[in-house]
Amino acid sequence: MSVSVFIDGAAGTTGLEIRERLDGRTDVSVSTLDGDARRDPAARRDAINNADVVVLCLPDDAAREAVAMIGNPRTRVIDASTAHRTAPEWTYGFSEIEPDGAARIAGATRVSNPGCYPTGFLALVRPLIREGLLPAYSLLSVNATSGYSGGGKAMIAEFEGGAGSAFRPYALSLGHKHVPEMTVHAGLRHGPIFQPAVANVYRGMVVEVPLHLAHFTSGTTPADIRGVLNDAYRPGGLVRVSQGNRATLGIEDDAGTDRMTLHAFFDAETEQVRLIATLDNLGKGAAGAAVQNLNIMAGLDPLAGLIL
Ligand SMILES: NC(=O)C1=CN([C@@H]2O[C@H](COP(=O)(O)OP(=O)(O)OC[C@H]3O[C@@H](n4cnc5c(N)ncnc54)[C@H](OP(=O)(O)O)[C@@H]3O)[C@@H](O)[C@H]2O)C=CC1
Ligand SMILES: CC(=O)N[C@@H](CCC(=O)OP(=O)(O)O)C(=O)O
Repeated sequence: MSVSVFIDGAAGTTGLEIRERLDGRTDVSVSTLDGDARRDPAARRDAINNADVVVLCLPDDAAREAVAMIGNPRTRVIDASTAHRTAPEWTYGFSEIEPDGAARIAGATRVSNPGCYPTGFLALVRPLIREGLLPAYSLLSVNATSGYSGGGKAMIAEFEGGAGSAFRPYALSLGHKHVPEMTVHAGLRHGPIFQPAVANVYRGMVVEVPLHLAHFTSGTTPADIRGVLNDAYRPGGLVRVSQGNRATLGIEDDAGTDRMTLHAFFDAETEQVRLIATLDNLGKGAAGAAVQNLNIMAGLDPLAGLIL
């Protein structure tokens, strides 16, 4: 028997990517609303309460509204928006960053899909904090660049209409909506200084955490850092730890896929460290993670339909 899935916001950037990944699968039957019906509350309420799993690909307010429409105790939700990512009664949908992450998602009825930037940040730092190499009181910073599809339909129209920029730093007032999510799920006491930028490329993402070795607990070596990352992510999954020493990285490296690659660079003389993740904001940063969570919740192959 296939799992019935309703995608609310299926005509948006993330919704379309999820549809593509589920297309042709026989273990999942997908429903969506078209035309005027897609914003009709009665039609949405009906669809939401008739699906095994609802995937919300909506702005935050519309996502909250959709959750309030649920009357069927059987209905399970994956919310791709920011609305519930730090809500204690929701399960954070990043199976790889905690040893029991997949088990928790498998049993959950409310799963919040991680944000694209937090996906890179948390993959790099959460294992190091959990294993005691980075203290919880660390004062971190995150430099990150996203493709313009990260801003959804409105930003795609802006950049493709010629009003974008080759490289646009933003969130200059430091209050970006992803900071609480990064802080809570990393287990940090203080929010990192988050410095995001948009590049004039459709998709892809580079997320970097620069560190001095002095940030780490006394005696930590580069081999310890690499060892913790290698132990945290099993080969064959979506999160890969690069073993090489590349001279450059590209925002395109994992674009068009659902994987994420983690890099750790060290300089012995200055004792400086650069931890860098490459991913696709629409892949592991959104639609790929949503489909992975759906697979886990439904007891299917976690990687079914994903682009490795
Ligand atoms: N783009 C990305 O890289 C990522 C996005 N996300 C999150 O995913 C969610 C969706 O983002 P994205 O796909 O980029 O956004 P888009 O702007 O591309 O799409 C949003 C969709 O929501 C629909 N919508 C808006 N308001 C309502 C409403 N009141 N009722 C029903 N439908 C509504 C829109 O409908 P219509 O088609 O009628 O306009 C549209 O289809 C957001 O919360 C975003 O933060 C998360 C990670 C990454
Ligand atoms: C380039 C760009 O504008 N990106 C978006 C984040 C996209 C995203 O991940 O949205 P979620 O908050 O749902 O995670 C931003 O910074 O607001």
